[in-house]
Amino acid sequence: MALASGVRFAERALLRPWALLRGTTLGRTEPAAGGGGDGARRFGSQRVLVEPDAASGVAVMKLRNPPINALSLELLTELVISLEKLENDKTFRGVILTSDCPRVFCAGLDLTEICGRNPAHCAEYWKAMQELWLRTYLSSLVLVAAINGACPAGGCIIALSCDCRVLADNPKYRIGLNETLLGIIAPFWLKDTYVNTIGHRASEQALQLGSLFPPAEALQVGLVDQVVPEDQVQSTALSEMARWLAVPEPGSSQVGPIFFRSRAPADQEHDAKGHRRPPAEAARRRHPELCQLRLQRLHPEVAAGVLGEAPTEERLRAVLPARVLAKPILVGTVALEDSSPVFAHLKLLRALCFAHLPRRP
Ligand SMILES: CCCCCCCCCCC/C=C/C(=O)SCCNC(=O)CCNC(=O)[C@H](O)C(C)(C)COP(=O)(O)OP(=O)(O)OC[C@H]1O[C@@H](n2cnc3c(N)ncnc32)[C@H](O)[C@@H]1OP(=O)(O)O
Repeated sequence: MALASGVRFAERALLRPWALLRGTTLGRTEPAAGGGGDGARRFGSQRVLVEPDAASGVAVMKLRNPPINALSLELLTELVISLEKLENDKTFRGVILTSDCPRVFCAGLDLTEICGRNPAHCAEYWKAMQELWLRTYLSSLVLVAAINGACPAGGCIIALSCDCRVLADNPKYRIGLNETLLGIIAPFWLKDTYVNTIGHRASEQALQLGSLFPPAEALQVGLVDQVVPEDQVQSTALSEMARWLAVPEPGSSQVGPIFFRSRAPADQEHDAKGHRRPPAEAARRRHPELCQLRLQRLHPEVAAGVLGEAPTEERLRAVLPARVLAKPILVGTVALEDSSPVFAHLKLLRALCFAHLPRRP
């Protein structure tokens, strides 16, 4: 019964993705504070405020999901929509990501979206998280993170997917991937991003220990590019942005994310007939490893929370054929490959099963 209702939820969500945006108003436009000139109109949604400046081609995007900007399904979805909107508008070349909530840039995954929720909801949530990752990490826009508050776990993931990070000099504003301490194992693409940013040994230590770095240490290890007084974060981010945007074409577009962050040739943007591929498909081709996100282990309590009760081997074997259990699970495929909520559901279940069953030879 729980399975059936989970599937129905996902089915509804797939048919009407906007139904996920409970209480959200998208595309609202209003004059920017203190602005009014050309392009000085802000738009956005309930949880993402966008202040565009057409003259400079830069938009400031503020997360506002008080009190701590936890990445709820709604916030993730609204972020993806806002970024997509700016990417499709050729006026804009850069986005500054920052927080509208005092003292917190982003608290990471909204844990209430994972624990105690049904598998269909978790699959939908994870899909939204990956969409945000793809949208930011492979964006054609220059992204600068103006980190004006605490930045743990998922917050750090957002910051890592930007081209440049400016952190406010406040010892309470720590940044890092601390999810190991919660029993969540970072997928390998996230580990790789950490390695790309702070190097192998530092990542190994920081990931295993779940380290959160105060500003001076974050700067020293290379996790952020600048540490500045709190009231200078925004202006420094704008100066950094100007530096990045000053690089002339074609260099700026060629030596960008596609060059550094993808393994497949950039021409996979177009199909054999020269038609532009939908962004998600192009990203999958450029970055196939994202489709193979593998949840090797999941903390028993997280899994139990997701399933609603401890998934005993007996119970799992009753639900799933043995050959399914023998294989590693590709949770990422849930999000990116399948449109069928039934498959999504089963694959997520398999992922959780795999976490609890001994490996077969
Ligand atoms: C489908 C299966 C998915 C499996 C996923 C596997 C994928 C692995 C890769 C994913 C990697 C990312 C992982 C994460 O992001 S996990 C989240 C980690 N986040 C944290 O550890 C941050 C925890 N929070 C804090 O440190 C502080 O709250 C913070 C510094 C952010 C703010 O401190 P402050 O003192 O200002 O505020 P409070 O601590 O009092 O918090 C206010 C209320 O907010 C609640 N809270 C805090 N964090 C979260 C959160 N992440 N999700 C939900 N709710 C959160 C906190 O409990 C307070 O609530 P109450 O007011 O009700 O008490």
